[in-house]
Amino acid sequence: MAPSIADLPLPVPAVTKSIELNSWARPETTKEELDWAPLAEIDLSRYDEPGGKQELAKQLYDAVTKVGFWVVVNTGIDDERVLRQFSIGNTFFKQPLEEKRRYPCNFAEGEYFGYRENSRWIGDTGVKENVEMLNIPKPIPQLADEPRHEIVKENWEEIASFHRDLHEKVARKLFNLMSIILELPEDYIYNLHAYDAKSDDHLRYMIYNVRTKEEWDRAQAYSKGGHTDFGSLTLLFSQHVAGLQIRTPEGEWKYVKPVKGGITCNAADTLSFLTKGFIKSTIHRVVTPPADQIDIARLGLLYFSRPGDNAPMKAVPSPLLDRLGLLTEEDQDTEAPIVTGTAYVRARVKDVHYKTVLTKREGTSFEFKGLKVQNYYD
Ligand SMILES: O=C(O)CCC(=O)C(=O)O
Ligand SMILES: [Fe+2]
Repeated sequence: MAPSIADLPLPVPAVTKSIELNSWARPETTKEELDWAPLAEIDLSRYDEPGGKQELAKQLYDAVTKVGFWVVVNTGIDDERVLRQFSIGNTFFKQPLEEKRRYPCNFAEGEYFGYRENSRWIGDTGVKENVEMLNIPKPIPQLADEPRHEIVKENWEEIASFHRDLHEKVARKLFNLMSIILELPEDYIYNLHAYDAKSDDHLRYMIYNVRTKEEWDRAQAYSKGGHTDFGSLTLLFSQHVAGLQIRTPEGEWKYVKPVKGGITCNAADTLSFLTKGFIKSTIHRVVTPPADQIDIARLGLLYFSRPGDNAPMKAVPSPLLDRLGLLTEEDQDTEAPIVTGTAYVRARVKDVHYKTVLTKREGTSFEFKGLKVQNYYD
């Protein structure tokens, strides 16, 4: 007798998806006239043209040495893929707290992979942080055992290819342009951040949950949160809810304007250490959104690149830095003890995040094995 339909084996999909994605679209930009920072735009479609890299390196020079923030356009990463990542993030943050809490960041060890909850009090203000985030490690064999939330597992192939493309099509090119500026072999800076080597790089979904103006103001009166980023390079997908400000070389705070199809980039502390302060780690903060956006959750998609286990935190042997008189005898001593990128970054993450109440950091600094940064900027 022929088998009935009920007896036939069902086709088994590769991954059974149980979490439906809440699709997300960019909110309208603010109608308020804000004081926007003028940022250089680096057109990465020119990277492979003859002489293109040299031209882009010239354009990037001022951005990395004076401003510290710039925008890249024509990266070759389709907006459709970007919006899918925002949608995954958006869906994750709407999941029950028990699910989000399944894999928390292990701040006791300075580890930043996993979920960061918005549970910490801001000093004695009676207001809590409104930021939640999920940090996803690189999809490389050395990090395959890092735990993954269900939504990350279900969308792993898509997340992994986005993660890799972001590094390959954007971060790698920027690191190479920096090597050109520094007159180093073209892959020198990249190799300190190589994708296939173990590091605390992560793709981040981040949300500033809605809170009242009164709560924003109370939190901001306590501390406006001016800071520099811990690693080497931060990539920030176009963020329509205004709030991010940078401090200009003249000491003024200016807003970062979203650029359609663009990614805002900033250099951070470890890149500044590696270049003896030549590359600028720019001070920035996120302030109360304008009145016409205060009721919109500020969803973010970012990539943070950090020097890894194999990257010595030692000044790079750049002929340019040498001519500028930035390299000391100690920098050129090959026997001197060195700390790795991962060890530095973890010490910094632990110092900032391993606490239940966020306290004022004005006038304080952080130092690890001779690498020193200020904790707070007005
Ligand atoms: O959300 C933003 O626009 C920037 C966030 C930021 O500065 C950070 O996470 O370090
Ligand atoms: Fe930051």
